[in-house]
Amino acid sequence: MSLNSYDEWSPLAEVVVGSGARFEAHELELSFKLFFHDVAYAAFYYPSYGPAADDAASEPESSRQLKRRYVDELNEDLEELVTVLREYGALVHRPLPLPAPAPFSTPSWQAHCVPALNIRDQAIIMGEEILETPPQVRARYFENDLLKPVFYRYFHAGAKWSVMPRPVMTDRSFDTSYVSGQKTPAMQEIAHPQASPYDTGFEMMIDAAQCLRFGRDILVNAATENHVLGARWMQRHFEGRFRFHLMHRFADNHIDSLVLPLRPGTLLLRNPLVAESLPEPLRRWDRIYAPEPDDNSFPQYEDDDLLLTSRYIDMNVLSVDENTVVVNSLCPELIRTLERHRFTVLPVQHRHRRLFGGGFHCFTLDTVRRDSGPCDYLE
Ligand SMILES: NC(=[NH2+])NCCC[C@H](N)C(=O)O
Repeated sequence: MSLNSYDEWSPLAEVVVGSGARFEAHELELSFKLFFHDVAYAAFYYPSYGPAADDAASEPESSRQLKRRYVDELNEDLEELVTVLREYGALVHRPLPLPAPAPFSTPSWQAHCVPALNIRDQAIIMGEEILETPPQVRARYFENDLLKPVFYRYFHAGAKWSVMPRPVMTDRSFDTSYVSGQKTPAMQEIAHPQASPYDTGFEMMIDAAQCLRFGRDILVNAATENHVLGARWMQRHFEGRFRFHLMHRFADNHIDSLVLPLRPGTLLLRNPLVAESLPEPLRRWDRIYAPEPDDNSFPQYEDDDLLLTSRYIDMNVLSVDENTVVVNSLCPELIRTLERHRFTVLPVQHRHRRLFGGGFHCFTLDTVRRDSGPCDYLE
């Protein structure tokens, strides 16, 4: 079918589900630390990024291995998600599995490829157009290559396909003021940007997952100058087709564990403060608050397991139509809350959402939603 997806709730006909194949490590370099600063610091993980204070002479740790068992369990849970979406009636596509965490280098830095897992992050379907957003984490630079077979399929069927300018991504490309404004000890470890002959100043870097689609209206969060430049590019590119509502420092980056529309007129929200920071028309929508997360619903991890999300990650649900939502079966309070509001819940187990940085909304890209269009929902 042709690409057609304008919102987060119309009946799901086709979807891409990410892959965790060969996820082996996180590279603990500047772009990663900046990106995950809020969650990692909040979880008091920062001190463990560098050498221990009494061992200042040793080299800072450059990568953190992921445990094989967690990756296997992640991929089991993803298979269950695929099964449930197929049973619902959606056509499910998959990215290519990462064949190996291959090393690559640009003229100014090096990294290792990671799998196309959180595929919500670097591509957004804007109606009949695929837009690939520029990466913010170096290891993710070539991640979308794994989605090319899927994107070509839609291209052959008539889709428009645009890619935002690719960042050079030297240390000085990053606006660190959001992170340094947090006044956390973390800055001591990450604020040593090196000069490079490729420096070009702040570059546009923004993730698709900083946006939410409401027909003709797009909500977008910008916390840094990098995000503002990215949002400006989108605004110009889609002039006359979409209206962008910029929210300043609504979150550090992604917004889909703070707010998600479940259908026109109904929002799932983390808390009342989040609701009050939304653009005026959305403050009039009905609100469903995600229940306070239960710490017992998360696996017990060890000190060397990096947590990349907040405890609210289970509100990162995938709506398959206006009445039906895919929810983590390990979050029964949220299931009950949604059922009380007369939603049908499709439960799927997702154990390691905090280790891999995403829930079901992050792991999917809804390419075809039946009857979705560039409607005015925010009037
Ligand atoms: N599209 C995504 N990867 N979203 C995940 C957002 C997670 C968010 N930073 C949190 O910690 O709750």
